[in-house]
Amino acid sequence: MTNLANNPKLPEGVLFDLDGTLLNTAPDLGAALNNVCALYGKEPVHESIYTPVASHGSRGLLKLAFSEELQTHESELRKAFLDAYSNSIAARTHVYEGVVPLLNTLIQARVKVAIVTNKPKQLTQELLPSFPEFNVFESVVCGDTLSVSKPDPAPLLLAAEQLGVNPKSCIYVGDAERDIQAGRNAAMTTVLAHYGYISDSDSPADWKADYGISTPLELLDIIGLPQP
Ligand SMILES: O=C(O)COP(=O)(O)O
Repeated sequence: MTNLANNPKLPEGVLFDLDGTLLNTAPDLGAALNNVCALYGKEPVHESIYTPVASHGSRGLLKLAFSEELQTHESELRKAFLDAYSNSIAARTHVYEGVVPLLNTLIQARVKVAIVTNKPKQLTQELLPSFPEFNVFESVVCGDTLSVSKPDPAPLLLAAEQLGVNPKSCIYVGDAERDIQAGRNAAMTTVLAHYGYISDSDSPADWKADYGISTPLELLDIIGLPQP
């Protein structure tokens, strides 16, 4: 039997973005946005509008309904959004199909895994306990873990350090331009998750990811591991 752990093509580590890559968080993020809309007498934002923006954090989402108010009332609006999101952070959020067998296969092959998200630490810590299948991650770096966040490479390099792996032998998987920029800036192999939050106005071909996947399990084809 082939010993997967001795496969010379295997990366030492695979680092994942969270929103739009491991978890479909858009339903709860959109609900929080619409909660704030109701609070301020605005029309709700349709799912087809907020879903492609779900990787862009609270500011990106609030901009959909509060483009003018955001200039003068950003901290108030942001607090209302974060309170609403925190109150219902894992109501409809779910793991993308294929993520759990993908993680199991990587762990079996002794590839280390980490999360590098721009989500603030407090929200990440509130969200992750709802997903015990994510206990396999040996490093979780958040948007405010360091003073810089993606597209800066530092959070990715910190995750590689915490995993004890060479960044040049790491893959970063994400669904946003900043993810691919961060991965390239960190000299990692980059993989664009096309199943995540990419809007019609985005030009993902220009982001120059090394690879693209349309399902999580396709990552195994790139790495050279058999799909379970
Ligand atoms: O919440 C955000 O700012 C985006 O989070 P992500 O980096 O996991 O996509």
